[in-house]
Amino acid sequence: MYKSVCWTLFYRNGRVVKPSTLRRSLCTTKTLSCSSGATEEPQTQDEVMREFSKIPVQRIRNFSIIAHVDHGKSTLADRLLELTGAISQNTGQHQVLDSLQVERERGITVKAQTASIFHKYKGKLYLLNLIDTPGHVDFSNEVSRSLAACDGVILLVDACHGVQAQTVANYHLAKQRELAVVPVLNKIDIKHANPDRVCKDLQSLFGIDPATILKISAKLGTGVPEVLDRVIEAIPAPKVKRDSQFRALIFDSWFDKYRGALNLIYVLNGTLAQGQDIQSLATKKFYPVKSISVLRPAECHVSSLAAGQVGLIACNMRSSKESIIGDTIHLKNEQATAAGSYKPQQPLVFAGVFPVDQSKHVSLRSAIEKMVLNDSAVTVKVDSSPALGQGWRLGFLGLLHMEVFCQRLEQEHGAEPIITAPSVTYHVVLSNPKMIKQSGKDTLEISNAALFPDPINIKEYYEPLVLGTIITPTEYVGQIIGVCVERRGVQQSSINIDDSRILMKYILPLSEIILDFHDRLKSLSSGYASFSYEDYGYHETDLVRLDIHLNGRPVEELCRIVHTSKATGVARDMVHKLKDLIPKQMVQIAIQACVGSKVLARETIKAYRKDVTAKLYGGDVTRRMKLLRQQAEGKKKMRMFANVRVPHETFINVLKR
Ligand SMILES: Nc1nc2c(ncn2[C@@H]2O[C@H](COP(=O)(O)OP(=O)(O)OP(=O)(O)O)[C@@H](O)[C@H]2O)c(=O)[nH]1
Repeated sequence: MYKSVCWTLFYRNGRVVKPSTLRRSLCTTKTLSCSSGATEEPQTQDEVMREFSKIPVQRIRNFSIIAHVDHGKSTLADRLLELTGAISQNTGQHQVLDSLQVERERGITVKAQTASIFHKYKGKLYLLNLIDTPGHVDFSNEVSRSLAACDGVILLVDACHGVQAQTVANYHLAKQRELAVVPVLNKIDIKHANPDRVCKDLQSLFGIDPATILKISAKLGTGVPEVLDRVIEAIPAPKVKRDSQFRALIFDSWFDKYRGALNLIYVLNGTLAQGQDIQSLATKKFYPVKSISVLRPAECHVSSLAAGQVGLIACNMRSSKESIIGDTIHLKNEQATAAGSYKPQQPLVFAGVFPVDQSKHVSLRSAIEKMVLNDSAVTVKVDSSPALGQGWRLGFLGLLHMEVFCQRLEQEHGAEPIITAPSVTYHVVLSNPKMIKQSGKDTLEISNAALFPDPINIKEYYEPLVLGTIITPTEYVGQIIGVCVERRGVQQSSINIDDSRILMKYILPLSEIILDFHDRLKSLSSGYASFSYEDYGYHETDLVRLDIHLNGRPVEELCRIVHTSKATGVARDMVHKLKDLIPKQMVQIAIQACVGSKVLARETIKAYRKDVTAKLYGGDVTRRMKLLRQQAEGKKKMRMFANVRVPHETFINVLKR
């Protein structure tokens, strides 16, 4: 199961204080010991904890590391942990905060991770709560969730690739929340790094003074100690009050099978002690605080938490529905207002999730509940399908988000669900008064193609659009514009960042980008172009429902809503792909893509051909013909009655271009 990791570490004025031993998995009384033997430095867990609770608000800094994908956030976090002695420099561990199996396999961060570190600056001990965030646009919810508990950010930019689309998006996210920005250029060790050019870009795009930009190599550790000092100088202390009623923001949670839902909280006001009763502002339920811990790296119990601090509380929350990210907790029967302005992002892509067979329904439901607790951007609604039975319709922020969620369901909970074709939510305005009366409204929101009404009952169709930002070297502009036009994009603006790179803004239909737009941009531009997007509302369009029939039977899970102009192309593409994806079976399979009763494309998968005449060893030809005729008759019958077996992954793979 996923477990958040929080660390408490020591570091003194440019001098690394290394722990002689770090017991990562245990929280014993000697979790940290300093090789320097300096007397003023805490030596045991008790001393650390005493220091921890004594640190005044003015000596706390809460910050996130934000950047585009692969610009080195997790590597920088590693160096900060090493420098402050949380992990040994000789362990050879990389991206220690990327603790999920899926993160290690894919080499990307999908969950923001918190680490509390101590740093001595000008003779005073500071507590730094650092959050390593994901870079991919599909996990931007993790970034906004993290920023709700921060007063500043380290904006990390790769000195080779320079400012990328997600750098721009994350910078604006930080600015919207009025956070202090510490600009840092990474990877200066690479030969073709061009820090001067990137500094100029940061100045022209965001007005950042080049003199304030730190230049580091997170890989080699060059310049990293200065980053900690700069964080203390540039990021303000949290604006919290210790001498008022307790109030805290839940900004992460996960499930522990013995203790139920655990909540990572950021205390805004007052203090919280073990044994007190807390109340949730959202659900109004109250709970006794069973334990409070600081995670360093294993959980270490503390008796109380004060404003400005981050800690983990266990309070007998049994159901994952009770723990809501962004919720405020306060003391029982006290009045409180909402602590943070964090709201989870609205999902953009929806897909049906069903158990392989209905006996797995309960276990899949519990797995989904636990996963949703850990990923607040996912929405869940009950759904059912004639072929797949009872299941759920889940909402995600993108296709990668969906793939990662399903991979985590399998890896962390042993669930093997069937996932149906992902779709965006369309709005259809009804023309049929009977249907309007039945549904009680004239506009339906459709994210499941199987529920798409008959076109004769529809007056208008609306689809979601996004405003995309693309940053690319100028030599690829022509090809990229070509892809945008092919995907029904309309250019909004285009600015030269410098003489070799361009920033373009495009309005694009969400349905055209969720599947593979990003991959396509990457492959066209040898990996140099980057893309991020934001919501642009609903606009009128023209849609049809494309049905897929296997041997004459419609397969609801494969039907799709497509733009009318794309129907024939998508139909041909889908049947062609299905031909490759569906394995040969005992019967011949006819794959047809239809709009209404009109067949737009067809392919046939031939049946296995068992040699029924093999045992004849020569003999009369009429006997041979008779056996072949009997076989053909049998196959015809089977074709009518046999269920075509469609492998699980087909539902997603058929959509990949
Ligand atoms: N040469 C060099 N490589 C670096 C440096 N910092 C990071 N890298 C490499 O860049 C790659 C990506 O680093 P990560 O730390 O995983 O990047 P990230 O920003 O956390 O990635 P996501 O979380 O997926 O967004 C890894 O292969 C690192 O080894 C550096 O300073 N110099």
